[in-house]
Parts: sequence; structure tokens; C-alpha cells
Amino acid sequence: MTQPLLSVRGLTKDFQVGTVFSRRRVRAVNDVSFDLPAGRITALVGESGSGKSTIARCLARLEQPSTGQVLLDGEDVLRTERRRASRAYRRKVQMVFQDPFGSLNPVHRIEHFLTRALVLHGHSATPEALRELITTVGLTEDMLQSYPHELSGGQRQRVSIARALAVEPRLILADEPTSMLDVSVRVGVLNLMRRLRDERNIAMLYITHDLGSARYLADTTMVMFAGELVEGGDALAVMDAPAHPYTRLLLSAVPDPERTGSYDPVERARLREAILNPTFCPYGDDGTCSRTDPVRHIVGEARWGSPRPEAGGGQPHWVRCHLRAPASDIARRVLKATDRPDGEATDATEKAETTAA
Ligand SMILES: Nc1ncnc2c1ncn2[C@@H]1O[C@H](COP(=O)(O)OP(=O)(O)OP(=O)(O)O)[C@@H](O)[C@H]1O
Repeated sequence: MTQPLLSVRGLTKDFQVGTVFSRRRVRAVNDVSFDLPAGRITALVGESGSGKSTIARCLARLEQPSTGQVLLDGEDVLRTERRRASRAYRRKVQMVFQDPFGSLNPVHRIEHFLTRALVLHGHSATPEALRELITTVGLTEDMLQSYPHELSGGQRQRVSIARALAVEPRLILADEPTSMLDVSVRVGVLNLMRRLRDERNIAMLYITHDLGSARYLADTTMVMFAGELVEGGDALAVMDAPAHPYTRLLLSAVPDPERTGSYDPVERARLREAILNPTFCPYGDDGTCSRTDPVRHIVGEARWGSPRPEAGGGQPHWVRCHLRAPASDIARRVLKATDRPDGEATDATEKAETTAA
């Protein structure tokens, strides 16, 4: 089996919050492990506060993980570059942020951002290099002379992607890259990401809470809940046959006239109960499952998304044992934030609040 471009092993990130007198620890990410293969788009989906951005920021080395390993080409970068990322690391791993408005300084022309990125990483910013960059992302050469405010949101996000491409990265961490864009231009940015994967063999971590776009774009999907991964595998398998109650809860909130039970309040209450107070795991009959071991059950064979069956084997579809209840109190908050249909206070949420009180 070929070595993944980047592997994450047991990544945990704690934040200290509160004042000097009431310091407490928030565990944003708990014991997360996954691989990012070259030339594949891996979607990381989950609700707000589940820890998706923290993972991306740890991989971009904007945050220091509390524990765990990040292996790039098999090398443990947290050990070799303890304090901050080397330029060599940043050349390989680039991040594209959610806000194309905030990430480009309004006083500079587009040419400035691309020139700076090229020069910082040892490339010469020739007119040909600039032209190639801007046209690769579907913009025209004359836009090099534009200021950010003269471009649309979608065009600005393409500039952000061009800036990331300037260093010829092997991995792009895209944190909600389309969530601030109009629906009409989103698909253009998603198609650009897809093209970069296919033409340049770039690996991508695509962070989103939009399950539809994950289904459209990703080869592999991982579902994150309360700082932990609960399910993963071939993108279509995860979306079409979700195995964890949290994935089902997420999907039940996506309007779908063809699926019965879409946004059914009774079903949603049942799913919340199964997440917070699990009593049964349908995949746990092999005896390997316990409440303390974060065991993953395999529920489907390895394959890549069916639009690209020629790409060969991918990850098997796996689900975390249902009997492992979420470890942190973030779980309560995340579930509380999900809509409560008809104002119905679900038993599951109330019980969890009482337990934690
Ligand atoms: N710098 C920080 N200090 C304290 N707590 C933080 C910090 N950054 C994140 N957190 C907490 O960590 C948890 C995960 O946050 P994170 O931003 O990673 O989630 P997310 O899934 O990306 O959410 P969103 O989609 O809203 O960005 C949240 O409870 C958040 O409040």
C-alpha cells in the first residue's frame, strides 16, 4: 500500500479558557487519526463547534496540538519542527480560508499577492509565472492589476487559491472555502478544486458543514462530532448509507423530498438519544467493542467515490462503535445547537444537561 501524503495520529487539542480565577480546559479535538492521500479530496464534515477548523489550523501549524503526531511523507513534523513550521513544510501544505474578503489586503493589487507568494518560496515572479497562476484558477490576466474590491467574492476566492498554488503545494487545507460565496459561484470554486486534484495530484482537506457539496466534491468523507471522528470512508457510501446516528442526524436536516423521514422530529429525538445515551451498537456483535475502546467497526468495503471507480481502492467505510458515548461536554452543546423541531425539548438533550450539572 502506498504511503499517504499526510497522516494524523491521536491528535488532541485543548484550549485554556476563562479568567485567571476560573481557568478551565476545552477539548476541541480528541484523539483523531486519519490519512490524506495524494490526489484525493477528503471532506471533513460536522456542525459548528465540532472541531473541524481546529484540525485544519493544527495541520497548517497555526495551532500547536496538545498531543499526537502529524506525519508528512512519513516524517513526524511535530518532533522535527517543534515550535513552528519550517518554510519547507509551508511550501508543501497551504491553507485557503473561509473569508476571501478578509484574507486579501485591500490596498494591494492582485499581482502583489501572487508575486509575494512566489518570491517568498524561492520562485521568480516572471510575467509568465503570474499569467499561468491567474489563468489556472480561471481568471484573466488583466485581473492582476485589479484591487480585491474590484473582484467578486468567487473571484477573490480564486485569487486565494492561486496564491496557495504559487508555492506548488502538495496539500491544500480548504476551510469552508465556499460558505461566504453566492450559491451561483460556489460550484465554480468546487470544480476548480476538483481540477487541481486531477491535474496536479494535489491532496485536499475540504472542511464544510454543507453535506451536499461534500457529496459533490469529495472522494472520502469523515464525519466529526464533538471533537471526535465518528464515521468515514468512501464519500458516496457515507452519504448514502450513513452508519452512525450523528451522521443520520446531520443528513436528516438536509431537505430531500425523495427521502422519507427527512426532518422527522420523532426520528431526530431518537437519534439524539442514541448518540448521548447509547445502549446498543448494531455493528458490535464481534465482541471487540467496549465503552472505553474507541473501536472502529468496518461496515463496507474500500472504494473511491463511484464517479471515479478507475482510481482504485480507497478507505473502507467505518463507523465508531455506537456504544462509545461522546467524551466531552461539547457534545451536549453541539446537539443543543441543532434545531429542536416544534420547540420540543428532546429527552436526550435534557438528560445530558442534568447528568452534566
Ligand atoms: N482559540 C480558542 N480558544 C478557546 N476555545 C477555542 C479556540 N478555538 C476553538 N475553540 C473551541 O473549540 C471547539 C471547536 O472549534 P472549531 O472552530 O474547531 O469548530 P468548527 O467545527 O470548525 O466550527 P465552525 O464551523 O463554527 O468554525 C469550540 O468549542 C470552540 O469554542
